[in-house]
Amino acid sequence: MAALRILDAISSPADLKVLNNDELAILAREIRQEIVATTSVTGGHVASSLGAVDIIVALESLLDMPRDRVVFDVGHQAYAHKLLTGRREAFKTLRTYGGISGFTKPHESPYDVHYSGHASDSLSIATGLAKARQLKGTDEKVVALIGDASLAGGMAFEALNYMGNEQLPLVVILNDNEMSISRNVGALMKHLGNIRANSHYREAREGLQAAMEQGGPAARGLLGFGKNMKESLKQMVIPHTMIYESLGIVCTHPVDGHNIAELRDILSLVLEMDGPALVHVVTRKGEGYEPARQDPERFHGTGPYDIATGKAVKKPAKAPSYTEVFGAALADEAARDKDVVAITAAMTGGTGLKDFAAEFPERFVDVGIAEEQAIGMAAGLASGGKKPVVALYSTFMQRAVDQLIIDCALLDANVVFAFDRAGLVGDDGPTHHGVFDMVYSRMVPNVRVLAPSDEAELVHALHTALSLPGPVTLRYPRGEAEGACLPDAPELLEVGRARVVREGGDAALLAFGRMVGCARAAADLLAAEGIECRVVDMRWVKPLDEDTIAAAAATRLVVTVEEGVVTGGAGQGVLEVLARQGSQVPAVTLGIPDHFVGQGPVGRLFADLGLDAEGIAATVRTKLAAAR
Ligand SMILES: Cc1ncc(C[n+]2csc(CCOP(=O)(O)OP(=O)(O)O)c2C)c(N)n1
Ligand SMILES: CC(=O)[C@@H](O)[C@H](O)COP(=O)(O)O
Ligand SMILES: [Mg+2]
Repeated sequence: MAALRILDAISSPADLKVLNNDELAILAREIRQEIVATTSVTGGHVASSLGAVDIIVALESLLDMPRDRVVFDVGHQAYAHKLLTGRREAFKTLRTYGGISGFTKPHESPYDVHYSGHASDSLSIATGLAKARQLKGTDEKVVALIGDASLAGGMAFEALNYMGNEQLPLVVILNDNEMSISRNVGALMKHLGNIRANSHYREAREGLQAAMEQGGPAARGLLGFGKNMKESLKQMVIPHTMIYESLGIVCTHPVDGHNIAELRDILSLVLEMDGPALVHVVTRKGEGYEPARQDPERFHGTGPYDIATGKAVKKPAKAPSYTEVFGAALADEAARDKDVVAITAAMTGGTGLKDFAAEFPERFVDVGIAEEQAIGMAAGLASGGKKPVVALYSTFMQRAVDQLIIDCALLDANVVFAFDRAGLVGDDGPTHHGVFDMVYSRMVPNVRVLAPSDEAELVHALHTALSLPGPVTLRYPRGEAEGACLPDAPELLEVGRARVVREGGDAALLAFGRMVGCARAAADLLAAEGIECRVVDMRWVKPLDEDTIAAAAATRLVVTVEEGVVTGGAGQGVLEVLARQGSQVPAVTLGIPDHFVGQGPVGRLFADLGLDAEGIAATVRTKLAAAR
């Protein structure tokens, strides 16, 4: 019979109250085993979640949840929190279709504060909660858990600036593992490194003990904290003072983030403070599972894997990923043109730029989790005569729409925006689907927008974008490409010219990006029923090919198909052109409807949305029948 686990008796954080430090440490081990057992099947953010287990166990053992609020930055480290807050059984469905989210999600649990997924927002949300607490006159605790890389994001800095000034009662736990997805970058990272290098855990712990002994538990209860607590913490201050001290935030010495007793000691102190405090916790990404410790970057976000070896379990790919093709094509462009500079925001591997970074280190920039900085800097580089290519995930680019409009488009700056993960991304779900970029690109004057339909088209699109003056965005999806033959040399695409990939007179399917493949497959299905569809690879979302649209209007039905929101999307652009041309042809726009799309395999999501071949064919059949 399997030994009973402590974890099996935990249905909420209240159950942690009866456990001592040793039992909590055993629980942390069990949680790690559960995380590995589940993610080996489902995939997930393994290394970050393993690294944060002890912090979460220690913290939640001290809180009165869900009254006390914990805001998880990105939320990719919150698996232990899920397991402690009534989702032990549901955890097996992590990131699956209809299953629980890989991030915190208030609709999933009252213990989750916000829809996490995008970095650096937790401190702002915590300031709002702390302000609400002040306004209500209540005393619930507010805590934000944020990683060292996310702390460098602009939004986090803005929140620190505010909380220090307002002296808001909240605790920031900085989970410092020296890692972003890859190695962390930036001056703040160096600052944290100096602090770690100059501190000595043992001395710091002795200082903490002395402070606690001086005050004693009863004294702590009476002190009113604030000032006295600051004095206590100052006894542990180390030669390199944390920069946030000067903003009015009390900062602790680095604490061992895998020592539950030490974590509980320091957290119980700061939780009683009436102003902002930052607890500097040092952890190791992947702690407790050797393959993740050895290769935290691969285990940052992984698919299923073999527990014994850590090796990925996946089917062999039939084609390279769009990301790989983009990375190689950009390196080729850089080899031809010394002015090409690549910029990414903490996604070097994710955007396929590792080889570029190795080959052209002086022309490669990783700004960290700082999308606004990436675009602002690109505008400056363009003004300085360079040809910046900013490679970001479509969803994270949402942060920097203002920089696209004001810093790039108004100036007509020569900046190429490569939007990776454009469209549905699968298991990460609604926070990560890249479904808005066609709208926010299309709406801005001076911006041209390309949506290549396969990897060969992507190579041409990048080459074309680099040859054009002014800002150009191009978008391509996550994962395996279509298996198209890659060109020996890239070609220049005619601006605003689509290409017909199949002839037919009954209906015209005007498709954008990889939806061209789905439209072609739909046309094949319909042809078997005697319905002939013209299929057009629109190539350009802006400018649209008005001649091709006029020709499409000569059929009995126009259907646009895009992998983005229909509201304000490419299809609506086509409708505007048809209206201007005075066309009476029935027209339908297919794409992401006006609701957030959940997580799951992309094929399954397409089917749900009527964007797969059967769905598109069904729309054509129904609409043609109605038009008769
Ligand atoms: C705005 C935004 N940009 C980029 C990302 C992608 N991303 C997710 S986690 C991560 C690294 C986070 O590092 P850190 O905050 O130190 O947490 P750790 O994983 O090390 O625990 C990045 C870059 C994101 N989620 N949001
Ligand atoms: C948490 C986060 O934002 C990233 O780790 C993201 O999940 C990466 O997605 P990809 O797997 O598509 O690179
Ligand atoms: Mg980190």
